[in-house]
Amino acid sequence: MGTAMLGVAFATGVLAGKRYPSIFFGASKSSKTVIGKDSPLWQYILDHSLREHPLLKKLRLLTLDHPWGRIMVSCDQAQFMANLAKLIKAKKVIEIGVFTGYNTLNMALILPDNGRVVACDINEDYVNIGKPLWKEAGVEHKIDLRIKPASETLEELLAAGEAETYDFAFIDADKESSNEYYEKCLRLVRKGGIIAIDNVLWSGKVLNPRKDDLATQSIHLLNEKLLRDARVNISMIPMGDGVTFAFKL
Ligand SMILES: C[S@@+](CC[C@H](N)C(=O)[O-])C[C@H]1O[C@@H](n2cnc3c(N)ncnc32)[C@H](O)[C@@H]1O
Repeated sequence: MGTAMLGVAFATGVLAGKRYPSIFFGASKSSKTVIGKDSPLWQYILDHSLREHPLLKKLRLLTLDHPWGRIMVSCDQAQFMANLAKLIKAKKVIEIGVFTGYNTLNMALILPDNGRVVACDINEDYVNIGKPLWKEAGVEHKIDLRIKPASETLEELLAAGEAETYDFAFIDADKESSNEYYEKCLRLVRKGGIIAIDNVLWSGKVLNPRKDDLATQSIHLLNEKLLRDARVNISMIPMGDGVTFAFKL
């Protein structure tokens, strides 16, 4: 699949081929996790750690019915991110790639009443699936939804003088742009803030990135850059499809 296709494909909901073709352990055709979602270990993890808000569960089940439901963030990963955000007393969060809004809701739920999630996506149809649940949860007022390319929204935040004011950013949209999103988020996030970058293992494709696979190339290059990036401390975690946490120094 051509890289330019990803954004278009997300926008239209029409994708040829499989986006998350395989997993490392366990057997699952559609899993976005390194431990297959058919694996008993996956179930064990959820049974022994997931404390999901009832409306998050409702949105997760609703999203799983969607043809592209499998691109939703992994629920254990979302919970971990919420715990990190709480730990650093986050008030301002950026979500790049909303889809049906599972993680947007997840973050809005843990933010104080005057907290804000700037939620970036290009596809309003996806977002509209989850929006009623944001309202039902009583957190709609904390969500600032921007339907336009995320790079534009990030530029707008910078132009509005919001550099160094965000606490947490989650990068989970078109993978070819992750480096650009990372650089902009690094300017927007304060020292001690956290940037989480999703899909850093890309179903294992990073082990052998094909030259014509720009998404995998972009992910791999960013992974290599992050290893040497003195502006942050990092941890790459085999959770979901792999997530790197960059802690701004
Ligand atoms: C993997 S999904 C996000 C999942 C979401 N974080 C969650 O909690 O389930 C990727 C999303 O990125 C969006 N997207 C793709 N290209 C984009 C762009 N250039 N700007 C903003 N959003 C984009 C797609 O429409 C899609 O909804």
